[in-house]
Amino acid sequence: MVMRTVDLRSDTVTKPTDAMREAMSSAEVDDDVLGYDPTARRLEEEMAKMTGKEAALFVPSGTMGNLICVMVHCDVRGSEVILGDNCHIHVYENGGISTIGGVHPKTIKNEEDGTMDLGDIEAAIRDPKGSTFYPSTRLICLENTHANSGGRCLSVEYTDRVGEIAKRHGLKVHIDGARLFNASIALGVSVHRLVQAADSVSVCLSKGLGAPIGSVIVGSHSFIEKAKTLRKTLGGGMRQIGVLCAAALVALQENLPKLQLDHKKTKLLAEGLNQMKGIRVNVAAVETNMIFMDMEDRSKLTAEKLRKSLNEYGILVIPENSSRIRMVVHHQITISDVHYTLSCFQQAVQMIQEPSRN
Ligand SMILES: Cc1ncc(COP(=O)(O)O)c(C=O)c1O
Ligand SMILES: C[C@@H](O)[C@H](N)C(=O)O
Repeated sequence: MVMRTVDLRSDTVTKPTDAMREAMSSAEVDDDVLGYDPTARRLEEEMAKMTGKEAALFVPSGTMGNLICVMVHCDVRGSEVILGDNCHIHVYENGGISTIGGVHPKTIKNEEDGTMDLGDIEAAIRDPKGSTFYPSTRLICLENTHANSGGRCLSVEYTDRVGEIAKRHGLKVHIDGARLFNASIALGVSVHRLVQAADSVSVCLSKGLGAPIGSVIVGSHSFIEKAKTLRKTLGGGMRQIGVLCAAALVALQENLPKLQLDHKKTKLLAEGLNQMKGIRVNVAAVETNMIFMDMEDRSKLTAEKLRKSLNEYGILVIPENSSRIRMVVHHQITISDVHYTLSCFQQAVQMIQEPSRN
């Protein structure tokens, strides 16, 4: 019998709070295509200020935010972008930068901490003298935090070094900052300092911040003007978006201060899991709100068996592969949920590993 639901599938699963719903229902709105929606304008101004960029633009999703940014930077046919082989843009966005954007990806191995080796980045930059044969490198993409490395943070020093390489070669830098606020809180570095070297950033409102929908992209005035046209081309120009932006403004106010506690709850969960027989978690690598949990004895304990068993307790998780489960903590997971999850995990693992004992 399910006692409660603890949804650890992602930080995209949060429901709008009452304050968000109230703000949505009373939002001041107007047509954001024919002119501008006043609440959207307020959110965009706030995000530009927080990131230290000239301008900002609300977009329906992080995927569209990344696609628009890559396409604006790589607006010449034959362009190439350097990005991680395990980054979200390359793995989870249906290859949109190529299929829609016509941009060629040049992947570099993502290290365990989410970075790409600086030497490999510089070596991957095409020699302009070879343009008869090669695509032309125009952009380097980073991801902070890096989801597929378990929410690891890219340091400001690393980001600045990538920026120096880009400047040296006349390239631009885009940061997929879906969880940028998580990185800022975990590193103790302001958001605008963290992205200082970037020409564009895409920030999700609908992840750790807990807004129901949307992302914001930031950059120079001219960049955002081009991005606005491309957003319309891609069907992302929406009308009274103040309804959505009002919730995002509440999320910035209410949930940004909660990210630190999200990280503490994540660490508590990771440490508890790591003490269980047959489970392994690299606790030192848990820097923000994500946990990768590995099974040691894969003959008995598989991710799918554990997922199914946990589901019966109301614990929702997503297997990364046959022997790894990802869990993502968010502001609607309580400390009590963490303790409940640990006790359910203990029972589920034991039942799978030693069925005769039960
Ligand atoms: C690192 C990262 N970038 C981009 C996205 C895309 O955001 P959306 O789901 O809003 O398209 C996600 C996940 O959703 C993500 O984890
Ligand atoms: C799966 C991925 O697209 C999503 N961003 C998540 O982290 O849940």
